[in-house]
Amino acid sequence: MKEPRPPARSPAADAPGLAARRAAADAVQSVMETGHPLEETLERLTRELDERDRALARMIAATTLRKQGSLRALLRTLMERGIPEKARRVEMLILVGAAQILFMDVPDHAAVGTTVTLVGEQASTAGFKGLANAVLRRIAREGKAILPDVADQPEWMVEGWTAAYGPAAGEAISRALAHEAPLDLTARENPEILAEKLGGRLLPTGSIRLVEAGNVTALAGFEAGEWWVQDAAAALPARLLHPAAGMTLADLCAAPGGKTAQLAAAGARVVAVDRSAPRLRRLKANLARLNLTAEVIEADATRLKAGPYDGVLLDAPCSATGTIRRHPEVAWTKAPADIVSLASLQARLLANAAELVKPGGVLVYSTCSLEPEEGERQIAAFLARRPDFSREPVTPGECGIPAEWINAAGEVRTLPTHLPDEDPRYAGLDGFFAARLRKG
Ligand SMILES: C[S@@+](CC[C@H](N)C(=O)[O-])C[C@H]1O[C@@H](n2cnc3c(N)ncnc32)[C@H](O)[C@@H]1O
Repeated sequence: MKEPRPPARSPAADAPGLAARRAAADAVQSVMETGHPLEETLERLTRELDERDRALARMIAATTLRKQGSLRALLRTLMERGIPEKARRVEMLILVGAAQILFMDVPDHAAVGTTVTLVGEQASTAGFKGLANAVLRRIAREGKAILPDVADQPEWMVEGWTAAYGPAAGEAISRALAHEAPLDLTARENPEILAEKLGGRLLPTGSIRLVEAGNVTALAGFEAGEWWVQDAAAALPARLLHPAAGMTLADLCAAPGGKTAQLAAAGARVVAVDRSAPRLRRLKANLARLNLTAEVIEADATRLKAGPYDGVLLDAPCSATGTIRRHPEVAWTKAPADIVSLASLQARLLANAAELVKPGGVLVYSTCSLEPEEGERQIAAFLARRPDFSREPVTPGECGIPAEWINAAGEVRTLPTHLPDEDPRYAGLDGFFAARLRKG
């Protein structure tokens, strides 16, 4: 067998697209091992790549993670004997190659060729070049017909959605989460005009939806701070406060500031709180671009003494399972124990948030989670402890919210299956929960 060549680490010395594929495989492997967010990981691993390769690496890594459930099931059927533990890297490279063949607009020969080259780069994996070649050629030949029809998220997660929303909805949610999300924007003002200017679709709730938008910083109005990126569902909690000039509002888990910006753009005086200094730096940079202001406080919101405020928004840290379309790694980096510990943190945050609301004021609690423990059950338990609060139900049509996004208790519960569309690129919504509570 030919001696493996030493690993090529200078992107300039690589064949076209090779460095992007290497970075994608490294990123997926690192995310799976460390549980760190994909964006952060890619930023670190693609620093030396040009913009095109960075975009390619991002697309390949996200697609591999998004389709990981069915891709792994496929590999299990094609490689019955599996791969030795010490060559896990080979499996990762084959997954990344298969994702390109089955789900991306990449010529099969490029996906196969680059994968085999990457397998050959390291002495520990070079012996598997033939296997990688054979497996990927078969996938290219037989295509999606051999892809097992299984969920792309872990079993425990899909079972949880089935228990919460019923078997048909659980399966539909799982399928919807395996699709890439469109790009939703919130306008600082005049969404109708901005939608027209950007060629976007104005949604009933006032968000603007674009598909295949490319680099967001290159879109009209970015530099001028006319809009910010925010899923249509993520824009709802702040709207439920009906922010306006003359109100003082606290945003307790504020960074990176999408909801703070909404409150400030409506003319309210806003106090933005977060315990993470780096994330608050991003919030400040975002507000500066948008030419909006807020009082920024770095503090632990479970203990903060401040206010009282006319309204408090608690967009609590959560498992983020509602955002798997945008952050496909969440399906693989969260475990059932995380839901338990996050629910306990949310309860402590809610307890303190309640103290910061004026008598007669409003508390909006939200999470971008599909798990009832972080939404419906959290609020039911809070109301049982705090009889001085009661739900102020959201009504159909309020803030453009359709009746099917509101549950029987008058809480907002959006699902990735909402906002269906003939054109799947325009369909869907992040899974979000939001409850509005009145004090006294
Ligand atoms: C879901 S994110 C908030 C997103 C933000 N509301 C937005 O719309 O851009 C949750 C935030 O909670 C912050 N956080 C977590 N625990 C906290 C605590 N005990 N006190 C204050 N902030 C906390 C995290 O740093 C993170 O920025």
